[in-house]
Amino acid sequence: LQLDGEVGVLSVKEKASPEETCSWFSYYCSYGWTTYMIIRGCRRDLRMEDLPRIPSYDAPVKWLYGITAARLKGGKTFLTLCRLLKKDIKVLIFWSASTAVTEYVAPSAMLRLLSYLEKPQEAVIHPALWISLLFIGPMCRSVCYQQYIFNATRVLVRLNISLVQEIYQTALRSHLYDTSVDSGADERQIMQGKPSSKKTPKSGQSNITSLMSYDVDAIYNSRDIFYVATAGTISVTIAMSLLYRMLGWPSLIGVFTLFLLTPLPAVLSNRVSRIQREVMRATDARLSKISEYLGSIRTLKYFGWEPAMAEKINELRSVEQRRLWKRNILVAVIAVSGDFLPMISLLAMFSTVVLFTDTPLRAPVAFTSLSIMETLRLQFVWLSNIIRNASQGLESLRRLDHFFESAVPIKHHPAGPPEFKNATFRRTPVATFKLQDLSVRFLEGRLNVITGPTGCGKTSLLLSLLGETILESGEATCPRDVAYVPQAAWLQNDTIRNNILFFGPYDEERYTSVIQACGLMPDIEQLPDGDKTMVGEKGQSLSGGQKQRVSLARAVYSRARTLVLDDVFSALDTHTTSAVYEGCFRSDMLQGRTIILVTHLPSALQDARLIVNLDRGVISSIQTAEEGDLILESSQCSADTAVEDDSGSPPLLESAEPVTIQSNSEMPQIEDPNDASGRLVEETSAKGRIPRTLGEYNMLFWNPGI
Ligand SMILES: Nc1ncnc2c1ncn2[C@@H]1O[C@H](COP(=O)(O)OP(=O)(O)OP(=O)(O)O)[C@@H](O)[C@H]1O
Repeated sequence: LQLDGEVGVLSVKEKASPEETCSWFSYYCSYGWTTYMIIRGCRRDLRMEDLPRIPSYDAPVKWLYGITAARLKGGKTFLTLCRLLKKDIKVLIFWSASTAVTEYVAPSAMLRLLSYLEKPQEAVIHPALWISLLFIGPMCRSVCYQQYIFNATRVLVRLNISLVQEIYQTALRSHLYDTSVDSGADERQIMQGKPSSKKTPKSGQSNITSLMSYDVDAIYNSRDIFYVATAGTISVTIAMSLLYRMLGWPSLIGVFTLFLLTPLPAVLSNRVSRIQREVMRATDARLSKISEYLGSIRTLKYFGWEPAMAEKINELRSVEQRRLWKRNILVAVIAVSGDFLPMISLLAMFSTVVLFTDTPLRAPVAFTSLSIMETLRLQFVWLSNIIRNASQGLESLRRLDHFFESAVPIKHHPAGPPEFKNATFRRTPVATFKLQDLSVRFLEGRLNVITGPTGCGKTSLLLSLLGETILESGEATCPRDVAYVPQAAWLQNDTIRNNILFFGPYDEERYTSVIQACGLMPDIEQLPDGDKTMVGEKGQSLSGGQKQRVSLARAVYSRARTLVLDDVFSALDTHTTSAVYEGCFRSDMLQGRTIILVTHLPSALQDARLIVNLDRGVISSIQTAEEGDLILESSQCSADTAVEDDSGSPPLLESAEPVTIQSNSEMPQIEDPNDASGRLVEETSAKGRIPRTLGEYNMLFWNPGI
């Protein structure tokens, strides 16, 4: 490429993959287009840039569209994959068949050559032909077989990119209900070595991970089923006819023995399939435990629970290993039986020829039979391998089917103003808590506040508006351009700036004012790389308050017309809360945008044009205010502000209903121990002693004036 020197030519060539531009000889026979990579790989470790470009026909997005279209036609995953890889399967079948046919060229040539050596005078064709066929046959077989391997590997890659992308897309676009509550029982059963329940509706993160790794691997490892089905059948047919021509009816004894013994690996493979199911369950349980512990690794370390956790993981791992061991033993038995079956049938066949017929067992026949039986034996090895892989693949296909069937696609509400009409929602199909009969239309371009006691369903209401819950009855509409800030900030492992821009264009003026409004300027100034500082995995290099403000800044910076904000002040101290509130909500930063804010902040309650009070999943009251009016009087809010403590937490208002907020005049009068100057009034006291004599004591005791 560098020698070409012409920029135009370079750019055109760089775009094409060498696989697409190489010669036919290189593509089908020599694979010369991979030579440079092999040489480089011998000299040093290969890097990403050393790998050839992916050909245009293998672009991942193309395969994602392909598998989505194939699935839409209906049927299970196996059918979908067959539809998707129809052409590739045909190519595989062609090369498998060619391999099977060319495999018998050499044994046939050997038979002729040995016959010629036995009786040269009877030869019609010159033996040079048989000698050359002894070379050409295996050569042709090798070309066909390598083409099969090349295309089967391509199928592997295509299957992998299609399935992984589809799983990923389904996970993003569907409700995957986390049944980790059930998995506890499952895990206990696994620990006790009992087989777990058959239903495995787990759709947690670890489950998706094992679907994308173990299951997809198991499926593409079964791709050779096409080879065995085609090459195996053709090979057995050719072998049988050749053997029959050479040995007559005793060859049928050999084939019959093979036929009787063939179901043995299949019977064993059923057992492998069952054990494999158990292995996958144990793997799921271990992966789910590991990801659970990794998620809270800091807490575990603080409490010094690592040994206990390691022990638990090891217990799960040892159960998994025991099952893997059992499976591998059985797989080894299948492999050995695959090797022995042709030997037994060969023995049966030759014994029959020697014992029950007058036909002499001539050298050409015996050697050619041996060669044919060796070819058949290899077919049996393939068969036993594929049976093992296919049983694993079958189980994985079942798991994938379950995943795709149980994923409930997220249904977006129709576009419109943020509104609920007699809507009832549940977080999951089995959740006991539900938001009932919600009817509210949020005011567009205004500040709407949702408030209520903890656990009353505020977050659920926001998620319901976004279509992340199940709408059981009623109606809901939601605008299309919404920016959502969750209660627990979600950050990418990127710079602060990129987390705020979130793939949007960089507008310096807007960016700076957003940073200032969210009170991030002092934090950024303190960081060594400013806003180019990496926030780390899940934003772990930032404080909770910083994370929440970066998350808020992302929504404020976005051009979304509607902002759905879930308790965005919960991790901020009083002073930062008021600074951020003033900067964002009382400036023109959010002017004209619809804000739906979950908060108890008195200032927000004071500024809100609409307040929704929630109580145990039901809207207990809705308060609205005309332009210029206030729902809550400032005195009521300041009464709450006075509740602020010094602990750094924002002022709380347990119930936002104005009637519940009592002014100072209505409060029960508690005797104020302070005087007007704020000092404590000293308690009246007198010094002295109790009289010693009984008479004097009685006199003092019974005298009410004292
Ligand atoms: N993923 C979930 N699946 C099922 N139920 C859930 C789920 N998350 C929360 N809940 C339940 O829904 C109810 C409402 O929870 P939600 O988080 O909406 O309350 P909230 O008012 O936002 O609470 P807070 O003020 O503490 O954030 C609770 O009873 C909770 O147990």
